[in-house]
Amino acid sequence: MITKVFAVANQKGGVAKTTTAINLSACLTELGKRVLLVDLDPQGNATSGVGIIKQKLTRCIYDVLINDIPLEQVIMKTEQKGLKVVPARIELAGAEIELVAQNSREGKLRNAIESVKDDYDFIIIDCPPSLGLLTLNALTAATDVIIPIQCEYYALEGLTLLMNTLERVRKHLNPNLNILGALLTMFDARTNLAIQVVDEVKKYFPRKVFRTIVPRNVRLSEAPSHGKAINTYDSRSRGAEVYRDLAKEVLERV
Ligand SMILES: Nc1ncnc2c1ncn2[C@@H]1O[C@H](COP(=O)(O)OP(=O)(O)OP(=O)(O)O)[C@@H](O)[C@H]1O
Repeated sequence: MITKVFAVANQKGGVAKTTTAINLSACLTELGKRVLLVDLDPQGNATSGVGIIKQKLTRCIYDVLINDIPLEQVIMKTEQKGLKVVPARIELAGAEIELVAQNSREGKLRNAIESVKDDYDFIIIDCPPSLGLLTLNALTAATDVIIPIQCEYYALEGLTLLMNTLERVRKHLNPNLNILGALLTMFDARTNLAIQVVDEVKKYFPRKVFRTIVPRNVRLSEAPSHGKAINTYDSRSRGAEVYRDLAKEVLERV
């Protein structure tokens, strides 16, 4: 199988990029896949969310992008069998500016990934909530994009900007970049609004919306503070079931 590299991207904040990156990664490992989760968000929530203590880190993805440290030297094991992680810490915020002065600044992550790619079936990149150079690095390295969309007011806001960015990336940096799908998140079946948003998003992305819709589930919001993905934190929760469904749907699509 050729390694698939997914960028989980949406410049809108709090739409469940990190929740999706962690739990999709973990559920793919349950299906026997080898997964590398790359935290590209300076908040480092994907890092702490899989149980890595950020204060103890000596290196992170920042050193790969800025100091040319080989990626394999930054990869860490997690408690989840089959899941490894490239951690991020707050200093990564500086990379957004420091990268500006570098040669082939959008291709840094792609080049870094090249040497480890064959060790994994999936590399899943958690993007920050912006369309700056970090996200451009993820989109340049990716084979596919997954776009989480929160079932809330203004769900579609900013999507045109995101689509324009994807178009520019295809034109100049990564011609084969594919949209794997849009993922509806934090769905609350009791509200008409959520139902309306689902319809609108389906119109906006014909045939691209994942069948799996992630409901609001309190276990999903608790899991990161325990440093665990949902399938280890509460394997029988609705959240675990849904991200397992998503993992299967992703396998159908690739
Ligand atoms: N299905 C869900 N049910 C309940 N809470 C959720 C769900 N998905 C995500 N959350 C919570 O919503 C918040 C935002 O989620 P998350 O951090 O995954 O979004 P994000 O897009 O990565 O955010 P940012 O833009 O800041 O990087 C978190 O507190 C998370 O625990």
